[in-house]
Amino acid sequence: MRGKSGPRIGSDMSNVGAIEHGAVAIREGKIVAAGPEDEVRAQLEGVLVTKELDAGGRLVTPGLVEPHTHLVHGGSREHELALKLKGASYLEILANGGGILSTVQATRAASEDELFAKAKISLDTMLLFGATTVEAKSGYGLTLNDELKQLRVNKRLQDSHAVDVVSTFMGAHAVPTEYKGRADEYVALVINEMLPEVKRQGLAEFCDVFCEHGVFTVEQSRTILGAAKELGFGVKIHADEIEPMGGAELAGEQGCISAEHLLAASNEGFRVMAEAGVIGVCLPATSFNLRAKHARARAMIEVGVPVALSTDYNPGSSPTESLQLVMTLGCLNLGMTPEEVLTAMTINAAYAIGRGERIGSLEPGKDADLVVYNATNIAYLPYHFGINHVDTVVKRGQIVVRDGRLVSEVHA
Ligand SMILES: N=CN[C@@H](CCC(=O)O)C(=O)O
Ligand SMILES: [Zn+2]
Repeated sequence: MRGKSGPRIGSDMSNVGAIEHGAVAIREGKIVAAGPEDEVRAQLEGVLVTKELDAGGRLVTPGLVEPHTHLVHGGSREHELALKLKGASYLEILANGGGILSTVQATRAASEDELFAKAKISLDTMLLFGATTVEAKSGYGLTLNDELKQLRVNKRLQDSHAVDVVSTFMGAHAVPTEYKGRADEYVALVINEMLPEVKRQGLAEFCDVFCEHGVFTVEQSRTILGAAKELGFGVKIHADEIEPMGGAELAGEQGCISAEHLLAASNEGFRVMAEAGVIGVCLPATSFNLRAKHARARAMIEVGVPVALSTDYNPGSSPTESLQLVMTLGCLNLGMTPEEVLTAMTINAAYAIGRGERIGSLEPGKDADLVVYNATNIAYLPYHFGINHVDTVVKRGQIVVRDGRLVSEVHA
């Protein structure tokens, strides 16, 4: 895959630069040449090649990038399935102290080591399904100490795991039970105590907020994002997931790097996002699992919003680590082509977490993050759904998954 700088928009999302008999040359974890095999071999003339990995005619893509997960949390919420089947909505469950708030209880009760051990299992699974970089949000602590605990787990994973973890502070994920009816006071806590301390400890690069009916208003979200920007955080927003709130418009106004969900976003919101260059992160596994409507990805692509895709892995609305399932849902439920889906999970996802110049495509100078699949073309992945097609994953030039299994030396 080759390309130009910046996220892909419009018809450029279909242009994945596929090469029939391609090759990638790697030195010290970086790509030094990529293109047709004969051209790459010609460039390497006189260079001692120490190791060759033959993909045997199979599909190779850049390492997949997860731009939106709630990786670190305690507990699970399978009991919500029965409530859902009886007709309870996501916001009703939350308003009754369940949903996010029940995961807050479990996360507060868990030790840092317990959270680390649980998150590591999920990160391993994401890697096995082809993800080489994963964004991870806090937001299940909702006290300064519990938020810091979650963010320290992100850092420990980043320091110890083959997958790169990009950390986002999301203290404004819900109004905690002890602040019920006092949301403005909680917002003040986020702004005056949490954000500065997270910054001081260098535990997050981005700040995210759940702008939604019954959660944080547009005004509260604007205040939080503004304070975060002043401290130097990049900003993100869970926008217009359930109710049309004007979240997409706020994302444009605030210069967010990305806006997430967007199921109920307006055409005007998309226009504003396109103008401001905000990446639209669509989460079709969440729509599937909540039996909700789907984000209008085609309308976004038409108006020039760069679209990215992610699992939204979390214990409530999207308990899956499989980006390959998201490929299928991206095609069948969002109407995206397999090529657009690949762009949305590689280069556009990389830009959605500020890594577009470093990962997300197979170009000289970028990190050598690659996935080899047991498939010969990109359409096969969403077509043959529900299984894992990954054979090999290379992270910064090192083989970390072989024959569909974690390589034990790098996963001690
Ligand atoms: N919508 C808000 N937050 C998460 C869900 C978190 C949860 O249900 O635990 C999301 O992005 O889907
Ligand atoms: Zn989310």
